[in-house]
Amino acid sequence: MIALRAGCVRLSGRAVLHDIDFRAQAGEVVALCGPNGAGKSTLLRALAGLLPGGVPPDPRHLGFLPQGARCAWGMTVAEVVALGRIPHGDADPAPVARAIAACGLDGLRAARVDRISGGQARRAMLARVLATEPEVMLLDEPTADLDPAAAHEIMALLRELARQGRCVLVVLHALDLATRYADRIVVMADGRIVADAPPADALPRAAAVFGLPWGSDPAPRLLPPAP
Ligand SMILES: Nc1ncnc2c1ncn2[C@@H]1O[C@H](COP(=O)(O)OP(=O)(O)OP(=O)(O)O)[C@@H](O)[C@H]1O
Repeated sequence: MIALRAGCVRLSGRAVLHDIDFRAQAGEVVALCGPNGAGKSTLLRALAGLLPGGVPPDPRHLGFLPQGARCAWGMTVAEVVALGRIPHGDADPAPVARAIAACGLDGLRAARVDRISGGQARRAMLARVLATEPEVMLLDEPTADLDPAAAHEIMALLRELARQGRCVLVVLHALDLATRYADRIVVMADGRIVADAPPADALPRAAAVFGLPWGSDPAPRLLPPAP
């Protein structure tokens, strides 16, 4: 559904992505993990056609949640989520209501987005993307700011959207969430993909990239039970 072949990116004269081969299919949740500065957001922006020289795909088909997306205007949650219908040129209330409900925002429809909590605001920005109902979703840290229960709810929602046939690419720092909900973990380091495999195979590589111990380390026991 979305692919990049031999992708190289230079920003401000500096090579940021090297020789990236990536593809994702309908029905998949793919987690993009790696250290700060590894190139995850740049890869998402490249796929979204947002880098210089890029061609953004039709926004009805591709939804993009930028890292740290916020809305500082005094709009209500419902109004912000309804912005997700702009690519379709309609104000269809049904997908907006579905997105609000799916993100657990029913009780906050009339609240101003600049007067809700950071986690609630993050869910509102995600709901805006969901309201478009795009086939492909590129989500940069949608669970940042969320408490653990909310993060699991959002990941379960993304899993369900993939089951319905969407393609979800999600940048995550939480390896436990990636392990539990992703079909594949793509591990990036220094602008390259260093692993692209199911979680069980990708995790040792991710641990190595982060310089974390693996095997005897207790971290795997902290993972939630498999679904
Ligand atoms: N506009 C830019 N000009 C020059 N270098 C940039 C630019 N944007 C990002 N970079 C560099 O590209 C590299 C990758 O950045 P990117 O934001 O993609 O990393 P990331 O993996 O998403 O990191 P994080 O986990 O901190 O969000 C970093 O070294 C960053 O400094």
